[in-house]
Amino acid sequence: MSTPPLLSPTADARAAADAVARASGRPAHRATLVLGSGWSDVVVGLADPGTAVAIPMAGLPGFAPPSVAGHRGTVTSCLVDGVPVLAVAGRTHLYEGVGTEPVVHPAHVAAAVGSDVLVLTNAAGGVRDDLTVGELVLIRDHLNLTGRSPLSGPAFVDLVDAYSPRLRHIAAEALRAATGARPAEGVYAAMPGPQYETPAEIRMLRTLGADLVGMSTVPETVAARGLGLRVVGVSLVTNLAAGVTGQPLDHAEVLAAGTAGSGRLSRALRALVPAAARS
Ligand SMILES: O=P(O)(O)O[C@@H]1C[C@H](O)[C@@H](CO)O1
Ligand SMILES: Nc1nc2[nH]cnc2c(=O)[nH]1
Repeated sequence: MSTPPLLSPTADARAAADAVARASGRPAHRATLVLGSGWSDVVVGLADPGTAVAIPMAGLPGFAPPSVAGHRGTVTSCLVDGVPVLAVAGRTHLYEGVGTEPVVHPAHVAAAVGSDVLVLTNAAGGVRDDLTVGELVLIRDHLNLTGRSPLSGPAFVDLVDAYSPRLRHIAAEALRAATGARPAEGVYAAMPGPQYETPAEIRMLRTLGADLVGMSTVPETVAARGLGLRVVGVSLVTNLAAGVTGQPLDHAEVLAAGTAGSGRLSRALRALVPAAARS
């Protein structure tokens, strides 16, 4: 028998879920999708025609309007191949300095709307030598180098297989069918940010076993596992990590990589999300 979740959705998450149900007419959403920097455009191609209901975050309890470029600030209820999905385009990051609750609010809302699958996407730097810009990588495990946890008190959440092996298999098959390429898997290292890494820090991360580096995702995963959600994470390699090319890094480059691949990202998620929800 599976143990009950250690966490319950916050009151704000339950209120946001009620607002989503009223606005969309959908009492539940089987999967919730969080879109990272540069992923926002995929919502257009993700939904079954005529099924998308976009709700501004400003009207939903617990959501802070995003302050980072490339995050749209809408929560969209839609059907994806007939499966009710909630797509959150606009994440809050630890580096925005508003605490952990807004950062993990989408995970709590996911639980409150009845999702048992949380799909997390992000823009990441490629640390492992064989990764290329534009590549989609399934997150196998993570290194939490933020120094923070969204949990407090004796919430001893287990993180073995935090990124569901079964969902990773399903996602790999879906991405291979949708894009023609079987995705790599990798370890995602979450740094506090907002600064990018130094070349020496990237060498350190490589030594620690990181394949990808970013500034998000990990807090959401920790909260999601505490809430009893199954998690699958997908990184878009938007740049090679600091020091690999010697070129400076900037957020515009990160967003451009997302925009350039938005058609492929939509196709990938249209295959991945319903398959994960049905598993
Ligand atoms: O929200 P994600 O993690 O996709 O955004 C990444 C991390 C920083 O917020 C930003 C840096 O360019 O991209
Ligand atoms: N920390 C970090 N986050 C990113 N998001 C996109 N690229 C990067 C990167 O190189 N480093």
